[in-house]
Amino acid sequence: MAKKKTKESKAKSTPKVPLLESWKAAAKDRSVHVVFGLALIFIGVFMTIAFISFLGSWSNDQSAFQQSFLELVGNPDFKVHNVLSKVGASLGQIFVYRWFGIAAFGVPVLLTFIGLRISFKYSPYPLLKVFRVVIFSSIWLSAFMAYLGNVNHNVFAGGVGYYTARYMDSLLGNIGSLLLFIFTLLAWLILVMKVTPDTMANGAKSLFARFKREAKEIIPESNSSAPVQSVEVDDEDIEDEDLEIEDESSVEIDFDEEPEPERVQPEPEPEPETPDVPESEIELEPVVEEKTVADSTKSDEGPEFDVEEAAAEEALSEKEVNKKVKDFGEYDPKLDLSRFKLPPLDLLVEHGDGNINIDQAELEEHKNNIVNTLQNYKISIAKIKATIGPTVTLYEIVPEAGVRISRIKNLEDDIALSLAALGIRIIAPIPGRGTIGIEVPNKNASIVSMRAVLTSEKFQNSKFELPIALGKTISNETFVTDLAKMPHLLMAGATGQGKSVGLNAILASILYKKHPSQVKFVLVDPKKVELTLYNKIERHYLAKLPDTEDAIITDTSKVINTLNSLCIEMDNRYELLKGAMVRNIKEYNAKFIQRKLNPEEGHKYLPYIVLVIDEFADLIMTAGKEVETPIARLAQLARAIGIHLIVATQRPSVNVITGIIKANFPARIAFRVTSKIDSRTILDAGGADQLIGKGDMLFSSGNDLIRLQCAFLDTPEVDEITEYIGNQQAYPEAYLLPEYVGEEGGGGGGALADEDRDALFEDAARIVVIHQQGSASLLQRKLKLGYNRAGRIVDQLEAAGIIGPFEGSKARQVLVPDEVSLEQKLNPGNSTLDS
Ligand SMILES: Nc1ncnc2c1ncn2[C@@H]1O[C@H](COP(=O)(O)OP(=O)(O)OP(=O)(O)O)[C@@H](O)[C@H]1O
Repeated sequence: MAKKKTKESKAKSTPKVPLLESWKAAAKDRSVHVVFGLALIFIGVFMTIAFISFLGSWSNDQSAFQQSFLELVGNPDFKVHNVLSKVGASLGQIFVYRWFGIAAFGVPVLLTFIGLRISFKYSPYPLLKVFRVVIFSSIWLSAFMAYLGNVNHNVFAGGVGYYTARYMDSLLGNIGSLLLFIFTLLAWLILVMKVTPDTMANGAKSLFARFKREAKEIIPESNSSAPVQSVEVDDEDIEDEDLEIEDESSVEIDFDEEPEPERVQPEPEPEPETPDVPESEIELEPVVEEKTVADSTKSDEGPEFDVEEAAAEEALSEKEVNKKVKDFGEYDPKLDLSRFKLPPLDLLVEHGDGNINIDQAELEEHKNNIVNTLQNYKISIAKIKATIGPTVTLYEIVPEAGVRISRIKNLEDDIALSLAALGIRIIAPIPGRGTIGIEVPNKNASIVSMRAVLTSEKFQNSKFELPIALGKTISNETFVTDLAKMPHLLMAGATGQGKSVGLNAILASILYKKHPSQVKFVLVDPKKVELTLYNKIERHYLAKLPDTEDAIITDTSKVINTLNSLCIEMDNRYELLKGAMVRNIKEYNAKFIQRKLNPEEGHKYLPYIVLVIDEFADLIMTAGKEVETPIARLAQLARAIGIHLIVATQRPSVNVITGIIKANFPARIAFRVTSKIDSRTILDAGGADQLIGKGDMLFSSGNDLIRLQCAFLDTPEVDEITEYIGNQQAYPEAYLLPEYVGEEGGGGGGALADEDRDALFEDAARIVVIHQQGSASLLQRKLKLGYNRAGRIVDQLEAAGIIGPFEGSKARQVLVPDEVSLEQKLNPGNSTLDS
């Protein structure tokens, strides 16, 4: 009985839930937002007109307000002079006359701005600032108007202004009040609006930069086919709360149900502004003091024996450390470039309309073809579901019980035939889903704009150390991952399939998130044209060897030096970490920020270093082990100290991506490759040969294999970003890596000790001199050596001054003219004796 009652009461209470749900749904509905915003705009415009009219008609309408409210409203014959009649006059009477005087105009302005923001996502000015101005002026301006009107209640001052000015006058008198007005205005401008001489100069600069940008946009670019949508986003807008964030929408269609596309647009969390920590020099007393304990233990026999002992290192107590932080604030690595602004999103272009172009008919057709093909082979399906992505649609099949998965997998070609489509990929089974996936390319693939990906909530709110927004997944979700966790990335793909765009997307993601003090890039570009645009940000974001001209490395011998220099940097950083007793760069930097590490002991804030190699095949072919060894060493050890590698190659063959490289690069990206073997080399699995190109890619990290559409940004966009960064204040020079003296520095012979030379060194020297040709391949042929050993001998010959330095594609110069001179060089002692 009791049970029955509860059931009944439950049944009664259920109608409430759908009501609540429908309210919630309405609150999320974009059209409800638009209508609400429009209502606010109309109220704002209405109030503005009412107030303006009130300023002219208020004295004539004062008699009306002597009436009671009911009389005023109830009697239609009663007329007022406001153009918006009784409602307008009443609003004016309350907001203008009784409350804030002309400062009341702030209220409709604020309402209009909020309305514009809600309806059109457009903010002419940051809302928070408008709000601050309205609040302040409703008191300050109204009081000041009363003060100007000899402390009378007038329509410009309103009641609030009048009473405030009256109290001020009675307490401070006329001159005192004026001083207080001036002081409060200045204090408000400085404290709340952050107006300082510095910010004024900065504002003027950014205004100038903005004019420059806009002027550029107005001049049409001859080669740009698509119209560039420029959205006005002030730099400050990005920092404030006005960032537009688009959450990705995942469109899933279940053929059993009605399609229900939904688009959610959450409010973004703004990235906190760099705190303005006053410039402070850490003044730690020297911690290590050399003290001589002259323990002159004089023994009766024997010499005087002095013992010099280093004093024990003086560690700062927890209290002292906290005091340092209290005195100076936490260390702010951004302080040197405190005015640096991350690039605004309006430098990026929205490619395409951002929508997925696939219609119901195409979906139905593909579904029917899949079902029919499977049925032809007597495979029946329990359920099929489609998830639409930007380039491919995933059809998930649940086969009837008893169907062998391998049978479906074997039908890959038959399904491709029936769908008449390239790039069909079958995932059987989809890990963790208990279904079989068939990926079918959309007839019209849509471009995923970098702009859309970077505005996503996932990227904007990501707390990753080195966030990279790679693109969108098959279910149209933005894919953001952390390079610092990968910790190194290998990229491969045949030419023209989107590698360079992918590299740009990775670099742009980091540039949009990280301050120049937090990350540095070492760019290696053997093709010499792909990364040149980044030259502009050399003094902000690039690292280079001391005494080198260009930060972007295009020459193989410089690559070798840079890689070895990075190894030295790695060793140095490990020493620092050891001294600080921490395990990784994150802990180290956190400790340094809290001023727990003494800069006088060599401690410094460590930026992440990202090494990007655009064409690895070229390097490995020309320098072999010389690049492979330091890269493998960095890849094995560098993750903890914040050096991360991104290595891209067109040729994913086993002699380029060697076992040792592969073993140390767990994260891999494969764009379309030409053969299954290439796909296996890069991913340890097939599939990359089935991709459709143009940024369609597979990302593998450990066990997962995810299909993504890479975000697209065009070269002019990269140009704009680097230009924007390049125009800002920079460090005096690029970040300097430790000096590495390569073997070519030795030059004058005998740099290697004889015992370090290869056993075939002398034979090789003779061959080189006889043929007057300094090439590794000659030695390989004549001495039947492998490439690596021949390369090593060539280096030794160079070190001994027998052949000249590496000259790119040309053979090295032979510096010894004939065999006699060679004998003299090899055995100087013997030749003297002989002569
Ligand atoms: N994510 C993408 N979305 C749409 N189109 C893309 C994408 N990535 C690349 N493309 C198209 O493919 C073209 C070639 O891309 P990209 O220059 O990146 O190729 P690549 O693999 O670097 O070639 P190469 O190795 O010869 O330099 C681009 O110009 C662009 O038209």
